[in-house]
Amino acid sequence: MDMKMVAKEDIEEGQDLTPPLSPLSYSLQNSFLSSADLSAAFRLLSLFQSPPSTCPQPRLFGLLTNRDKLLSSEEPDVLLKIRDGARELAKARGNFSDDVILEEALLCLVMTNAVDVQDKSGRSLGIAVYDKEFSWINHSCSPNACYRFLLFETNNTPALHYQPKMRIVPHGKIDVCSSSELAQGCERDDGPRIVVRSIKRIKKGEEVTVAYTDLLQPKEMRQAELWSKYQFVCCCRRCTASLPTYVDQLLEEISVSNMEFMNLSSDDNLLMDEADKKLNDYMDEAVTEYLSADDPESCCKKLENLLTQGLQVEKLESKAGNSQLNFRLHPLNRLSLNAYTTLASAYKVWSIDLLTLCSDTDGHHWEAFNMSRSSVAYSLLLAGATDHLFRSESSLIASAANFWANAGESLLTLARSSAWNLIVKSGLSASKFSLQKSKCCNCSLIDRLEVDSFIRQAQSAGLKNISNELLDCISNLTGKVWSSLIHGCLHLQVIKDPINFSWIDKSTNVSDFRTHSNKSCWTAEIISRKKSERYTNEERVNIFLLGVHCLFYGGHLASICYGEYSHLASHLQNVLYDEDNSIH
Ligand SMILES: C[S@@+](CC[C@H](N)C(=O)[O-])C[C@H]1O[C@@H](n2cnc3c(N)ncnc32)[C@H](O)[C@@H]1O
Repeated sequence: MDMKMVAKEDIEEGQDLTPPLSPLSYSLQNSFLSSADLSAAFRLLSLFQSPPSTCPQPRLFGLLTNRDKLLSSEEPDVLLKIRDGARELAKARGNFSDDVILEEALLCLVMTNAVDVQDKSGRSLGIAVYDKEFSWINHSCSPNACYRFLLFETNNTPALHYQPKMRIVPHGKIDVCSSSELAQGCERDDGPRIVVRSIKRIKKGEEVTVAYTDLLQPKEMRQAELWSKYQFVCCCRRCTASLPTYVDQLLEEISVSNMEFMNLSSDDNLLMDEADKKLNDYMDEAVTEYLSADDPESCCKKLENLLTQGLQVEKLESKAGNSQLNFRLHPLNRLSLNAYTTLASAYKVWSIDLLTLCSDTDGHHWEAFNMSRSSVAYSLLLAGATDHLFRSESSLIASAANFWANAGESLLTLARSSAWNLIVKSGLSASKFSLQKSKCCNCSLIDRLEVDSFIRQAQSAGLKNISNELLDCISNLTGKVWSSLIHGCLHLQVIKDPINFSWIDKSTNVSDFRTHSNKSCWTAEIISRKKSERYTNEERVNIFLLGVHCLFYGGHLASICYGEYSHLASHLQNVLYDEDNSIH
């Protein structure tokens, strides 16, 4: 029977479910074997009291190997990886026979159970395999828990002063008592430790699940990834819903802008698939080109062209000849979200390039300042769009936390930029933009909360409504600055409101978004009026306050999924206090 982990007791959201767990095996950089999987499998060998001579069991150390399943895979890459890897592993331990069953099983165990170890900025460092308390946790596309790594913390780190107890227990029965396989006295106190944490309320006896894949992908992509990596079909609530969930629908929504002239036919699904592939390829090409050729300008143009104009795909018709269909991405389609991420980065790089490569003239400073504003606008849009999805799918909390934190940080950097002095006569000095000197006229949160204990206070029961209060202010302040942030950026000008997506009516077909977005309240009139206006100190103060609220909100969400002493929470506090954090 399959194993799973369940809650021992009722658990609130934002609580550690396990103490820090050490890995059974791990492989960070510089492995002497060619891949991290091999290296981790090799380390597992040393854990055997005496390696079994043959290995018919479906589990080793109590962990599922999935050997039979993976070896009957139709994916040639998976088979090749196991076959070649097992031979290499056998050679490395001096086994020159043809019997590599144990090596195959170990490699399959690693492929089934290993997790990607990431550093604070989300960069992959390698992989680790944990014991049963972690490895028996199944996947869900709407999980109720997440995990974080403790990479360089010692037992004196504040985060570890208290030791959370084990609040989850195994459920299921396995035949082999595999703890006997482990070598005696096998110390496992090195390597990246992992802590599991609740992101939703979990009832006693309820299964605890985590995500094995990126949850900001539509169902087909998640399923394809889970299949190719683990060879299982996910049967979680989000995947088995009779109709695609609201979030999945949005993440894959594309529409045909000139469809009213066409007759729908059974070929249209094929055409949609073709369009989806073409849109993907276009995005990939633009991003790869940006990363390899370091050409942010061309990348921004290509992506904004895609977002604004859509993509033409030819439809073959029997009688009337061929016609061009115009496919448009929904603003919350996963490709749009990827485009916002890239655009936020590309505009920032473009702005820095302009300042470093060009002569020191006001014109270039002004242009660079505009690029920074576009970068900020895209990070705000990304945060708002993800937040809209998070409200329907609360397991997206980690993405929302990170995007709000990024948006807040870039807003603060913009507000503290000395470039304002070129634009605003009798401008404010950057030192004005500190928390001590700021007041929000809407909410009292900034006054009420001490920044350095904000995360802890926000966790307390008295601040349950903090999200709504912060979001109200974010929405309000965005209304005051959005038209100046999007100035000059054609695509952003059709986005009605980057925070409040309620114009996407849940009860109607989401394909109607084009009609709604055309009725943008940020009308051309407002935009052109802004063009002629000079920027004001008031605008700068509002950008600063908006940044502070985004950081508080991101910090609040981060404390739920990463804990109050997490790297993100402390990073956010540094950003809030860093009054010299300015661009030029
Ligand atoms: C790390 S193990 C999880 C524990 C496993 N159930 C066990 O019995 O040891 C990962 C494997 O569990 C199964 N699994 C995990 N999540 C699943 C899901 N949502 N749907 C189907 N199978 C799943 C798959 O076989 C996957 O390769």
